[in-house]
Amino acid sequence: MTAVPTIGVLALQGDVREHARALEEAGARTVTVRRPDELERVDGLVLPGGESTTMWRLARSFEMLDPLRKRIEAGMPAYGSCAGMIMLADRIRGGVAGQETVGGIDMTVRRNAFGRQVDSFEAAVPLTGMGDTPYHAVFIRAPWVESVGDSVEILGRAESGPNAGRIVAVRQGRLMATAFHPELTGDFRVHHYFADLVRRTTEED
Ligand SMILES: NC(=O)CC[C@H](N)C(=O)O
Repeated sequence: MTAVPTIGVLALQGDVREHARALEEAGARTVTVRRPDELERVDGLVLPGGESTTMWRLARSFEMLDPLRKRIEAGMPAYGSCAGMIMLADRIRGGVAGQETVGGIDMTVRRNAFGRQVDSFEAAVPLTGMGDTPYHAVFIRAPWVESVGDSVEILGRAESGPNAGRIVAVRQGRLMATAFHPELTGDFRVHHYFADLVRRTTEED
């Protein structure tokens, strides 16, 4: 019998409940994470969409930035969606003064990249390792990935829409990120992929 992994959802700000539901659909047990002791107990972590400046400020005042960095350095799987993608980026552009990230993925991410005139839009995104049909992706004031280091695998680029060709899904080892919101569409392939990654990790470690 395969063990059921416990996946935390960082619950400082953002669409926590939607991710928890999607992870449960993908066969994971979920808990919310706000404090370092709660972080210690999870096998993997989702950083949800929301507002990265608020998430960063709250992470700082809850003294979560260093614990998050340490667990990620120690190999905890993590998946960031939209604002969560910004949080996992080693470098950001368009942040507010002093804005820090947790980091972990060797990439440069531009906040609010798609511009005012296309605040929200949908696009088809074929995703490596997640089935043959392109993912119907919802973008909300989304970032995009401007550049990645050699160890980052590009999982998806927007295939249609106003910014076709942009990198919108990546993976580096046990870390992954999407610029879009797979928790909102009822197609939980991304959450299944992440839950499988966490499950395999718990078997390896
Ligand atoms: N939907 C989202 O998560 C938007 C991200 C937001 N624009 C930010 O910079 O944090």
